[in-house]
Amino acid sequence: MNPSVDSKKAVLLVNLGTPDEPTAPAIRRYLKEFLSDPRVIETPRVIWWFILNLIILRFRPSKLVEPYSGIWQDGESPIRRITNQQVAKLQQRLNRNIQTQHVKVAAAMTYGNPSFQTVLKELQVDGYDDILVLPLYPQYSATTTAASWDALSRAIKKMRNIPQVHFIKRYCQHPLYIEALATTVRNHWESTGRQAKLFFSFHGIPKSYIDKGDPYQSECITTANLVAEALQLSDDQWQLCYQSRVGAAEWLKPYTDETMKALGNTKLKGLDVICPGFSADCLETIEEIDEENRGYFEAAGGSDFHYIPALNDQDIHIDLLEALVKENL
Ligand SMILES: C=CC1=C(C)c2cc3[nH]c(cc4nc(cc5[nH]c(cc1n2)c(C)c5CCC(=O)O)C(CCC(=O)O)=C4C)c(C)c3C=C
Ligand SMILES: [Fe+2]
Ligand SMILES: [Fe+2]
Repeated sequence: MNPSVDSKKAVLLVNLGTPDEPTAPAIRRYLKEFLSDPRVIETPRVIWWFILNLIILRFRPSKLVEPYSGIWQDGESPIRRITNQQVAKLQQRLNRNIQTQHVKVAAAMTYGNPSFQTVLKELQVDGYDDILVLPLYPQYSATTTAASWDALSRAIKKMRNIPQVHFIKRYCQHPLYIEALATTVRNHWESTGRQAKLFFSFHGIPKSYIDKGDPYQSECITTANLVAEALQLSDDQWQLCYQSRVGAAEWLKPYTDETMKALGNTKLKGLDVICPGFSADCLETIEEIDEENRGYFEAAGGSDFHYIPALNDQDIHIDLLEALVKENL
């Protein structure tokens, strides 16, 4: 007898990860895994071990309890809740189409839960042997996309019968991504009025990573230019900046916090801020942009700060994810 080999297809949406609960021990566990990754921190390991274990993991977890507690909703971190909504909505979409009706959608996080190891095992038990991995980072960076590739390969290394794997590296200039961002901005303008200037705030990374060949910055610039073009913005109507700097080294500039303070000082009336690199709202958008940076802007004298939420589980975002699946399955 000649047994046939059938492969069932699955799509794996990937995001960065988040603590399991807003408590110091859970935040410490998450930060330890995240900040031990040499893709994220390139400082020589021995030096970094001391900084991480003796300074960061002692003090930062307790400092983050309050901001994480403030964004926690219905017992869940927003990034995990929104990722699960994206899974459910994409699954519904794929079920509707004859070509994709049997494709299963699942999610994994690079750090924390659900891990690649757990999800790949579950998919294998259910017979899914052909997996399209879609990291929800529109702009490629070694610190995020390559880190998710590493986490995936570590999980695969533990398997005897490995799945067929396809991996989407980036979608920073995909027409449906640009359109989804432009539509989100237009909808925001329609509902709350259009402000004087639109800011694109991307997560920063150390400048030295770019100097060594990480293409992230040029991909952020590409996205921002295309969205500005789609919205027919003139050069003085928009600006790009980079948020979330950690430590003393130089990161990508201009820094979002310094920019917000400087704009506040000009007593600017009206600012829209969008974070196109975040496919789901999380600590870095809800707390850092909409609370902390809003505070810098207003304290310096600015007014009418508007944060435009991430694409999250909006239908136009699911249109993009569905297209990426169809183009790559
Ligand atoms: C210190 C180095 C860091 C680099 C480099 C970095 C790059 C990077 N991160 C994201 C997306 C997210 N980061 C998030 C949280 C977060 N990031 C860092 C550090 C680096 N990120 C830390 C220490 C933390 C934890 C919170 C804090 O201490 O401030 C999150 C949010 C997770 C959540 O739980 O809500 C996301 C998402 C990108 C896209 C990126 C490079 C392109
Ligand atoms: Fe980060
Ligand atoms: Fe607005």
